[in-house]
Amino acid sequence: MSFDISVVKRRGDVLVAGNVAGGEGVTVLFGPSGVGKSSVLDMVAGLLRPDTGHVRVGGETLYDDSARIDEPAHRRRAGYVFQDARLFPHLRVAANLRYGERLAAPADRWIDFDTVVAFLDIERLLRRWPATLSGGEARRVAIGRALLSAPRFLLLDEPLSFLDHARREEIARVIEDVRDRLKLPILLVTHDRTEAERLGTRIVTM
Ligand SMILES: Nc1ncnc2c1ncn2[C@@H]1O[C@H](COP(=O)(O)OP(=O)(O)OP(=O)(O)O)[C@@H](O)[C@H]1O
Repeated sequence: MSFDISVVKRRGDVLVAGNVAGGEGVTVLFGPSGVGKSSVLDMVAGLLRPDTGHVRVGGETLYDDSARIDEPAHRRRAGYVFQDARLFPHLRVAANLRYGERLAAPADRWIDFDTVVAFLDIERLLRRWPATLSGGEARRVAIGRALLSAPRFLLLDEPLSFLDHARREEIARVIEDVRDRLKLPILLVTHDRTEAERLGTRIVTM
């Protein structure tokens, strides 16, 4: 499964240009704040329409302005983990996870609830409210919700930001596990070079 992305989008005064060619593992989009990394993830997810370009994942065209293809977000099968987790505050952890599961067509599901809970070691969090979670716990739950939506690939926006050293290490290991055990292709955004070098199978600089 590979990423073949070439998108251009004007955002205010900034011209965002993202070009990514990458296969298995973790493809890191690396660059300074404001260059447009999150905008590229949004364009891959189908949350932001490029001015021009194409987005192909695993040979499937999700967006191509010249061919007039623009798959809606819910059909792209991207598991998007936002920088701020964006858990639903009015749902307990278990219900947040079930929400992800309900997004997936039953035939597409490749991992079940109990496996995700064990994989991420979040059993003890299931009855908690999002507001009571630490940053690292919330990020685990957000990754779990994304995995349960039966994604073909993951989009991770600054997954280690705002965490202390020990929590960064834990989430880095979770990402390595998703890469190595679940073999899910990942497009990961970061402005941190150490993080890029640790997690990236390849690094694309913006
Ligand atoms: N709705 C908007 N209207 C105008 N400009 C915007 C809008 N959203 C983002 N921008 C601008 O587009 C540029 C790219 O933003 P984006 O968040 O994609 O960058 P980034 O590289 O992910 O930065 P960061 O690491 O700080 O999140 C920034 O200069 C930002 O100010």
